[in-house]
Amino acid sequence: MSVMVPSTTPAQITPGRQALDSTLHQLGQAADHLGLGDGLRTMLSTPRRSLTVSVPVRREDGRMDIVQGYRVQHNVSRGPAKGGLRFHPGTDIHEVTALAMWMTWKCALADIPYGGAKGGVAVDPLTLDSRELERLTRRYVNEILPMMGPDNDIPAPDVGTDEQTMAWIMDAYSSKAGHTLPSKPVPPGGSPGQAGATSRGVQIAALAALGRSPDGVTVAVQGFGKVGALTAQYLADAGCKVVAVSDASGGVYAPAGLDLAGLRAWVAESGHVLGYRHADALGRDELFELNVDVLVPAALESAITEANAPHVRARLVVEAANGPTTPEADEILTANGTTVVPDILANAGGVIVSYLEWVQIMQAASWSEEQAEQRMRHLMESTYAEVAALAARRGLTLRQAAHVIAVGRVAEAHQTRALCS
Ligand SMILES: NC(=O)C1=CN([C@@H]2O[C@H](COP(=O)(O)OP(=O)(O)OC[C@H]3O[C@@H](n4cnc5c(N)ncnc54)[C@H](OP(=O)(O)O)[C@@H]3O)[C@@H](O)[C@H]2O)C=CC1
Ligand SMILES: O=C(O)CCC(=O)C(=O)O
Repeated sequence: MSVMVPSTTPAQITPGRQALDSTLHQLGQAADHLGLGDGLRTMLSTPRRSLTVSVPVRREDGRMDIVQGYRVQHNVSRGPAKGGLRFHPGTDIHEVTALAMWMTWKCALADIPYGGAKGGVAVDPLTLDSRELERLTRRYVNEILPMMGPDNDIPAPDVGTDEQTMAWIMDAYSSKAGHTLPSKPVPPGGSPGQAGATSRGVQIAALAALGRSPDGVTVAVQGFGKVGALTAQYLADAGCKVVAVSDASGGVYAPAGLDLAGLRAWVAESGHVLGYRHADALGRDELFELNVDVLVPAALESAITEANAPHVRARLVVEAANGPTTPEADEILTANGTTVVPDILANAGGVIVSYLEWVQIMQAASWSEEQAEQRMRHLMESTYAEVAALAARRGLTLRQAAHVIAVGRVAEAHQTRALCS
């Protein structure tokens, strides 16, 4: 039996710890602005429930590996905990806590009745075949079962997981609960699903922030996974010219605009963007320095740092990823006149559509995809307008304004329920 645990020494700041520091910094700024007392600050900076589990995975060759898994419910004062599940070798309890906290603010900002949660398993899903992945997923559900359920904590896809993972989770949960949880079946060949809704929301936020015709606006997208690939496509559909994308292997660049369908076909065949014949190769991080109008980080946290922020030439950064900009980079971008549409606003389309699906399930109702998308669009646009108005009125960045609204709502829920003063 081998144990796969991330190796960190006390002196190392893991990417997860860096992400958590960013969330706490953002919370601190909002709490200062709102004049929150120490009790509320402590309450809001501490997760309500946090579970670390060791998950055995039986490999096809008979070996047994143990991987670390996490589920963190940051806050449940406004409703059941909600948030995705990530399979990534670098994930740790700090990263999952940060991601859960961002979920709390995202749901509060969109004013949907959920708290915030996130899950993670420290594994590279590409090293497992589909039977091993299924066993891992079911065993993880087993371990975190007491925290789950439609009234407690509802998962969704994130990095390294997809609609198939969600179907295994639903089935594993249902067989333990003794009844089938109603949910939408996964169509053969998959569907744009959750990530498609996230990308649609990113498109809506980007167009709102642009405030001008998207025709010919140049875009670079970091990350060509579920969210990044569809965001690129939706922005191109709106008239933008997507000139560069990257994944963990590197980047590709075509000044006249990438053929995104061709690139997706190449990625499906080869597993990565590098090597695509109809574009120039880029170093993975060169993408941040391109002379484009819009930069969309759609990969992992802390992609834009104080090291590369001074070289960002885009006037608009739209955060499809969670936590892609460190606080130091944020200050540099703002000082340089770049507008940043923050994650909790830009990528809220996914959780909004999750919420709309939950409402349909609760009411045993069925809306068309167009109806659900219309409602999501309306909520994205009205939330964007509310954030932009507060930012203009108080001289805040969009991120600061979004956090002031979101943290204010969660704080109010605590005060109303007399949980804290
Ligand atoms: N899925 C969803 O519904 C939602 C996701 N998000 C956020 O969006 C982001 C992306 O999620 P998702 O698309 O689901 O994840 P995926 O696992 O589908 O895709 C992640 C992408 O990021 C790339 N990537 C990883 N590291 C780097 C790097 N250093 N440089 C460039 N690219 C890199 C991956 O490349 P490679 O394949 O080569 O590893 C892959 O293309 C995350 O921050 C997630 O939390 C937010 C809301 C909802
Ligand atoms: O749909 C959801 O529940 C949450 C999606 C998610 O994990 C996110 O927005 O980061």
